[in-house]
Amino acid sequence: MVQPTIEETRLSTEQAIQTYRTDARISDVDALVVKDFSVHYETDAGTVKACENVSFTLKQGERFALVGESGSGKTTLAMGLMRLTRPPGHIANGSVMLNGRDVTDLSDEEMRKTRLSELALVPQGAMNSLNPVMRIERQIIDGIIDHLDDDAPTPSKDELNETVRDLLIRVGLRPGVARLYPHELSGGMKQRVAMAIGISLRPNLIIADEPTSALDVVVQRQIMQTLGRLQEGLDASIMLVGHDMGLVAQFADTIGVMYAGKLVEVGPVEEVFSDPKHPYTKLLIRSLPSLQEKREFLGIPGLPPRLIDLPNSCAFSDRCPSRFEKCGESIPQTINLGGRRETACHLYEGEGQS
Ligand SMILES: Nc1ncnc2c1ncn2[C@@H]1O[C@H](COP(=O)(O)OP(=O)(O)OP(=O)(O)O)[C@@H](O)[C@H]1O
Repeated sequence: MVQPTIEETRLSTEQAIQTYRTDARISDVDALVVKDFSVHYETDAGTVKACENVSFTLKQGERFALVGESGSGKTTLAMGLMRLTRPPGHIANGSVMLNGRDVTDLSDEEMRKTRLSELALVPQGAMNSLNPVMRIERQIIDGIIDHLDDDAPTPSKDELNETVRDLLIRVGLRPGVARLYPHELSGGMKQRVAMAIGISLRPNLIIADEPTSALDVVVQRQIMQTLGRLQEGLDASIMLVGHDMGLVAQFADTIGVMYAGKLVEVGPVEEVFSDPKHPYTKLLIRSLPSLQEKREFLGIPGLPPRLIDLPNSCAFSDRCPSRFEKCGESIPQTINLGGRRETACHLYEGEGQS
């Protein structure tokens, strides 16, 4: 079969906008409240402020997508929220309230239990994290047993086999996959197994970091559909890290745009796509191909700044087509534009509600 090229299957802006999720069941309950959260890397050259004073709220049942160019700090934020930052990285400040508890205050042991039971990660390249010499069923069962409460009764062999079977079906795989080794599976199947392990203890927040990278575009769509079904089945919330704006538009309810370690725009996906505020968001959306205007993929001219010694000005100002004097003079604060719309840009000062 001839595979379509990326350009043939990429969503156009019009297609992306037509396929917004309209049947979302988002509750008023806060699942995750992130406030002034910063993660820094201490290097010989200085402190890399890869995630700086990030704040956002995720409601139960909501799909939040984090987008931005490579190096903007998306993975750093995702790993920081899971408390999986490794040296030379560390959480510099902020709080992460998950189901009413601040995960930055938990002991390492409490955090280990919280992962998987309340919070699941489908990491970048998850499919490559499977153990090559272990059957799939063993890997799923080990994940479950490892995260059981100390005082919980150990499930019987039959119960565990039934759970594995159920998980495989839920991620769209045949139960027989349990007896196979990772090398017997395609990339998409391995990614599904990684998702099965991630959701095995019915978490209420799933963090998925580029869950479809390295997969062909047709499989990408299928994996995203499965992820969406899993999230709905668990009534969980999801934070998706991605950079394909078309895929994000189709999947998410809310979008957060990261630039140089900061969230520069947050809002409902339809509103952000139809009326982007931050000049960087505008350029990201323009980078989607359009059906009407057949044109080349438009990149964003210039390079993101180094995250060491960031100047006391807007980090995007050097590349910004709307730059004015103030942009070179001070760092823009986050402005609430009403509803759930926020942006950090000097252009909107005076329009803010708080
Ligand atoms: N271990 C580390 N030590 C020093 N700097 C790091 C380390 N890990 C990441 N960084 C820096 O932090 C910044 C953010 O990186 P991060 O991987 O979070 O970005 P990203 O938006 O997820 O990128 P991508 O889309 O390519 O995954 C980059 O400037 C990167 O160089």
